[in-house]
Amino acid sequence: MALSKVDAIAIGGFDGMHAGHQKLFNELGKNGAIVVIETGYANLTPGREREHYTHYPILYYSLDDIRHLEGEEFVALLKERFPHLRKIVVGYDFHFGKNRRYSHANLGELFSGEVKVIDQVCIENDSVHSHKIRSKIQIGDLSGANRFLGHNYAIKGTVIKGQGIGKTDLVPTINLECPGYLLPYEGVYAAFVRLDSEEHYHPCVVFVGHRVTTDGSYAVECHVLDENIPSCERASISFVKFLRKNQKFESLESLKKAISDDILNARRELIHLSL
Ligand SMILES: Cc1cc2nc3c(=O)[nH]c(=O)nc-3n(C[C@H](O)[C@H](O)[C@H](O)COP(=O)(O)O)c2cc1C
Ligand SMILES: Nc1ncnc2c1ncn2[C@@H]1O[C@H](COP(=O)(O)OP(=O)(O)OP(=O)(O)O)[C@@H](O)[C@H]1O
Repeated sequence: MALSKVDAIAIGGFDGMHAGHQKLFNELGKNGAIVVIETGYANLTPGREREHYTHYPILYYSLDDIRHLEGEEFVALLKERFPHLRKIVVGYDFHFGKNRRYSHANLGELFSGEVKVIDQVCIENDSVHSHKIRSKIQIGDLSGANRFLGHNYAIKGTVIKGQGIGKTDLVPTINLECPGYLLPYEGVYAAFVRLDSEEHYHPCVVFVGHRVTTDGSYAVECHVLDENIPSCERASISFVKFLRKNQKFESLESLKKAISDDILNARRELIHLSL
């Protein structure tokens, strides 16, 4: 859709495109668009990853370029960019402009069209916010993070070379480098993985952390369950559930035993799910 046709916008940082954000998007109608104010800290859906969680076009502004604007200047900028703008959707805690001085109430005074303010979206009596999702991911509570997101937390990366002992002594794994993403608490997770541009996801078990049993280096590695996988260049991991903490094992044999238990546990978690 041409941006000149846009008549409704939602404004915010929108890192994660979580359940609260989606409530704003539901108000946009057929000629809507999303305006992302990019702080530079987005690490749940960095950069253009947000576009996978909406069908609306997204326009990006860097916070550094607009943070000095007074309220009327910000509204003028929006009206210039979207000449047919008649509706702005924001959340209950939205603030903007110089020193974040302007609230949704000020926006209502400055903008001649409709300002739709969305009430606080809560899940399990807790208001949903990107920073709370980050905290959950950092303690390994991927189930909680996913409930707040409304979708599984997903990271993307390029395949890199591993130590080479997985295939020979343990299980084969895809080693990933995932710049820009918040990586979960060190441990083992049940997950799904999509390779290159495949349409479907494979059930897998993922290790995130320092390989304290072997070379000590940091790794994100994924073992695809029940399949031999052709080599690939990129992969996306969609996390489902935390299984256990990273551990130092006394031998490769005991690590191998733990990994086979992880595989059983992951299979049990994933059996009724598909992506
Ligand atoms: C399911 C799974 C669980 C793992 N758990 C641990 C662990 O608890 N501690 C650890 O040091 N390494 C763990 N690893 C990482 C292994 O040390 C790693 O796969 C091995 O060093 C081989 O690495 P490579 O694929 O780079 O050759 C785990 C790997 C997998 C696939
Ligand atoms: N739980 C929520 N309920 C209603 N509106 C929300 C909620 N979370 C965010 N919004 C609104 O969505 C827009 C984008 O907000 P923002 O990017 O600051 O998300 P956030 O989750 O609050 O992030 P952070 O945790 O970093 O503050 C804003 O207009 C904000 O008011």
